[in-house]
Amino acid sequence: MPSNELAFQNVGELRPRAEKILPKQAFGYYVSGSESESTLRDNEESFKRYRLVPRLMVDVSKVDTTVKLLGKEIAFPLLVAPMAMQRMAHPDGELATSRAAAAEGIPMVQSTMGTVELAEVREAGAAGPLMMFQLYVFKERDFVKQLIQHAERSGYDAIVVTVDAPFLGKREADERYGFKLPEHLRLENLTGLAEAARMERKVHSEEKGSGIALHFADHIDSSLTWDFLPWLHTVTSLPIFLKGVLSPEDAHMGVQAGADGIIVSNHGGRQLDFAPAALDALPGIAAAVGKRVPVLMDGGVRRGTDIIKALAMGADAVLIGRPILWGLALAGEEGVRKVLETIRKELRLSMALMGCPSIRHLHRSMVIAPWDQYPNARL
Ligand SMILES: Cc1cc2nc3c(=O)[nH]c(=O)nc-3n(C[C@H](O)[C@H](O)[C@H](O)COP(=O)(O)O)c2cc1C
Ligand SMILES: CC(C)CC(=O)C(=O)O
Repeated sequence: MPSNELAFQNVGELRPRAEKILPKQAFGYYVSGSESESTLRDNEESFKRYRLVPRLMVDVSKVDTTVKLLGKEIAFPLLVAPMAMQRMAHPDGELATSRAAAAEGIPMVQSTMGTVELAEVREAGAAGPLMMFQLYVFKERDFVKQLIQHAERSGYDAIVVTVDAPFLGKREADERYGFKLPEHLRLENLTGLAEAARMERKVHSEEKGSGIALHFADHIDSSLTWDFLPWLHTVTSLPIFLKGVLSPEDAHMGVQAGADGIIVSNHGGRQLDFAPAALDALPGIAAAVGKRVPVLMDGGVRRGTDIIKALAMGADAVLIGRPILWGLALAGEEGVRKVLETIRKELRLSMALMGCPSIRHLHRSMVIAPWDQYPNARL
């Protein structure tokens, strides 16, 4: 019998349960979007605007959900999105998430702002298909170089550069509750930063407002331009994904500048409010990229059918954020595993109901977007 924490039908049930057990500062930081949270809401809403058209009389007695990413087979087209400070949710934090992703056969993206050191997180996920390291670029470029090279030596398979955060969005819950990293936790990857001591003081500080936004404003390099990508290729041989792309033009420029993958994302509605839902931005970006590099997306993925919609609209895989934190808060590694398993089972069943025995059977014609006509309207 599953314990109570693991008894849920779908991942949408988890947020109110996590709210009951997490301290309000931590829950507020995890759950919130920026400003009026219009983009945050639209991420989930957008998926409800798209309809699925099943094809019939196809042999779906066997359904294969696997895909290849960077040459590795993954159990289904989902990755765990980079999320900072996971030990606020559970003492095992990023270690539990990494083990769970590996056990479920999917990649995890580890945040620069982890509360477990990146090599330990990589080690915990050693049984998995692949892991990526998410990079925030600090003003101190030598430190950035060391961080990337340490990630490469530790066995990460790709670098994900987050390009939508020259500053942190205005998250009002963090301001309201004066968000600080709890005293017993550290941003473990940043201990080598020359000003680490000062920065640690800031994330823990008594200054008013969000400690993390203050720290970000002090240390993140907000002067980045496209020439950063050629520089990055000189310090690492790993493939480089750009995370936070929302326009076809930027996707194109990113690929021209040397990106090996594009992640369509509005950072879970936490950066620019009123940015488009990632799903709405996806088709134009997929067209601009034109299969030159993989296109991933995140924001609002909560169901197996959400994965189907994103893939049919041009994504090669999707990432999931907050439900992982809720599963982690409720039951550590087992909670994260149950979240991933629930979505994988939904995906498998919905693929069968769509007449798709494998991922390559998913096709644009099976999704009706808000701007499409229903197929029979043309008869
Ligand atoms: C609590 C939290 C922390 C996050 N930390 C990072 C981070 O460190 N780096 C990053 O690139 N994105 C970060 N993100 C954004 C996620 O990677 C992802 O884009 C977003 O959460 C996906 O939307 P979803 O939560 O609706 O699934 C964070 C998101 C949340 C909710
Ligand atoms: C520590 C933060 C900079 C991590 C982040 O990207 C976020 O909170 O959205």
